[in-house]
Amino acid sequence: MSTLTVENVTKTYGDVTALEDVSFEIEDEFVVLLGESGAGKSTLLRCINGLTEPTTGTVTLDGEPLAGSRPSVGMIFQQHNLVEGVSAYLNALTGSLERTSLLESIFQWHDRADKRRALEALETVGLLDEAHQRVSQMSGGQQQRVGIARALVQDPSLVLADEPVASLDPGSAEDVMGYLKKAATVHEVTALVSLHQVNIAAHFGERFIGLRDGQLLFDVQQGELTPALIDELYGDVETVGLAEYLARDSDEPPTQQRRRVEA
Ligand SMILES: Nc1ncnc2c1ncn2[C@@H]1O[C@H](COP(=O)(O)OP(=O)(O)OP(=O)(O)O)[C@@H](O)[C@H]1O
Repeated sequence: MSTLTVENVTKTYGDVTALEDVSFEIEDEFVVLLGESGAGKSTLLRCINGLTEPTTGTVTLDGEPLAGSRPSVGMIFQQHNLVEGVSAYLNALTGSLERTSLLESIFQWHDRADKRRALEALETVGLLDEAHQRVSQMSGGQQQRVGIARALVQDPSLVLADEPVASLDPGSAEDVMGYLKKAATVHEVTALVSLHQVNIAAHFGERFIGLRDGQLLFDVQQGELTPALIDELYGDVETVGLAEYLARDSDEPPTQQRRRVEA
């Protein structure tokens, strides 16, 4: 059980207010962060994982300030930042680097527990049979699953993902999100995932936090995400099939993403 608490976080860059007085608490949930480009999603995730400091406000995990190198926070990026020339297994194993000295890692002296954890993580994301395949020979979706495995090997209590499926086709995006959700469930980690594909978000999210112009517009549970809220978040865009999906008139997640409403 891990609780992430974001309290009154404001972040400014010169004249730009990227986040304004954002507060919420997450405990053992799979939470999706929604918002238009520039709404502040990346800034919020960066404030949580320590890549940037809030101008004011605090971020704590289980009551402790999130400081230092934060091995308790696993991060998954849109670009997976994998070492392409080596195997999925070795990439997953680098997730244990926080616990391994530089010398140990250079000589790949990982202990057996790390090695087992890497294989277990690859199994969680359905890549055990491909463990020794080079990442450069894998599809974008498979590479992103290796990125998820690497985050799991870190043994985090919180996983943050910044647009993890933005560069994938809709089928692969669904696939990767399915594995990410499974990983969070199996490893009992709290997850905060930013997405711009509303339909995928609606399919996988247990709770939804909407940011607009750096402010928290809504914080709702599954079943409370309505087309009206989405309209408020995105303004001039329409989501094809989303209304039917949210109303559960259709079991099929909408395949098309948002489209601009013609003027
Ligand atoms: N390092 C920075 N310096 C100056 N301004 C920044 C910096 N990082 C972000 N911003 C600004 O802060 C605001 C929020 O940006 P952020 O990247 O957090 O939004 P986002 O919702 O993640 O958008 P996207 O989906 O396009 O990544 C934007 O106006 C952006 O231009």
